[in-house]
Amino acid sequence: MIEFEAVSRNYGSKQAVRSLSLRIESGELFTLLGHNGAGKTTSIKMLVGLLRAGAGRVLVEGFDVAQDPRRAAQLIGYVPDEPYLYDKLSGREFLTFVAEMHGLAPHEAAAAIGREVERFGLEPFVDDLCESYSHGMKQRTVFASALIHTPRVLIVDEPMVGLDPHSIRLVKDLMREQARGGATVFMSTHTLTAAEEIADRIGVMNRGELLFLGTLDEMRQAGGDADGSLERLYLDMVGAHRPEAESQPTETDAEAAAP
Ligand SMILES: Nc1ncnc2c1ncn2[C@@H]1O[C@H](COP(=O)(O)OP(=O)(O)OP(=O)(O)O)[C@@H](O)[C@H]1O
Repeated sequence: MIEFEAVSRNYGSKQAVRSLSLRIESGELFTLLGHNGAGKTTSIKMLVGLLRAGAGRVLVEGFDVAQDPRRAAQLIGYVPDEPYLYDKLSGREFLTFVAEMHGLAPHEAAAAIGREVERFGLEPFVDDLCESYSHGMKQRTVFASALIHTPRVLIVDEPMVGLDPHSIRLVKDLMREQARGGATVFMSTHTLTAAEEIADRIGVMNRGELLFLGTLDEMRQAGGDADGSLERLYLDMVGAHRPEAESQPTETDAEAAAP
C-alpha cells in the first residue's frame, strides 16, 4: 500500500508538488499521467526516498519512507526513467550485487536471478558487460533487478520508452501480474494506450496538483463522453489547464549565448 499524505515539495521558489494526497491499495495498478514538468518524477522520487518531502509524509506498507528508509527499500522495487547500470559489470554481476544489497543468501540470489533472467529473456546477453547493452536490454535488466527481492510495491517511471513491442507486452503483462499477485504497482507514463489498457485507476497531475483521480469509466463520466479514449479525455482535461508553452531559445539566441 502507498499513501501520500498532503505531500509538497519545492525546488527553491518553484513548487513542484502541492499537497498531494493519494492512497493506493495492495493489488492495485495505478497510473500517473501529466504533461512534462507536472510533478510526476518528483512525486516518485519522494516515494522511493530519493527526495525528502518539504511537507507531509509518504508511507509504504505503513512505513514512513523518510523515517524508515531501509525498511521502505526492502519493500520497494524501483525502475527509474533512466536505466542505471554499472558499465563494467555484466548483467549477472549487477543482479548479484542487487540481490546481496537486499540481503538474499547466495542460494536465494541464484534462484531469484535465474527466475528474472528467464522472465525477461536476458540469457543471450546477461554475461556480457552492461556497457554493450542497447537501451531496451538495459531497461529489461533494470526491471529484473527491481524484482529480485519480490517487492510488495513496484514503482516504475516511464517504463515503455525505448522498448520494442515484444518487451512492451512483457512489461504490461508483468505489471498486471504483479498487481494480481497482491503487489501495489505505481506507474508514471506518457504512453496513454498502455495506461488505458492496464490501469485500475488513473491520476492526472497538473502543475504539481492532482487534477483527477479515478477509473477510466469515472473519467469518461467526468468528461461527458461515454466512449472517449483516454487520449481524448486526457487532452481535453489538461488542455484547459496547460501552462503557456515555455519559451525555448531560438537558434539565434543559442548562437548568441555560445562562447
Ligand atoms: N532538480 C531540480 N531543480 C529544480 N527544479 C526541478 C528539478 N527537478 C524538477 N524540477 C522542476 O519541478 C517541476 C516538476 O518536475 P518533474 O520532473 O517532477 O516533472 P514530470 O512530471 O516528471 O515531467 P516529465 O514528464 O517531463 O518527466 C518542473 O517544473 C521542473 O522544472
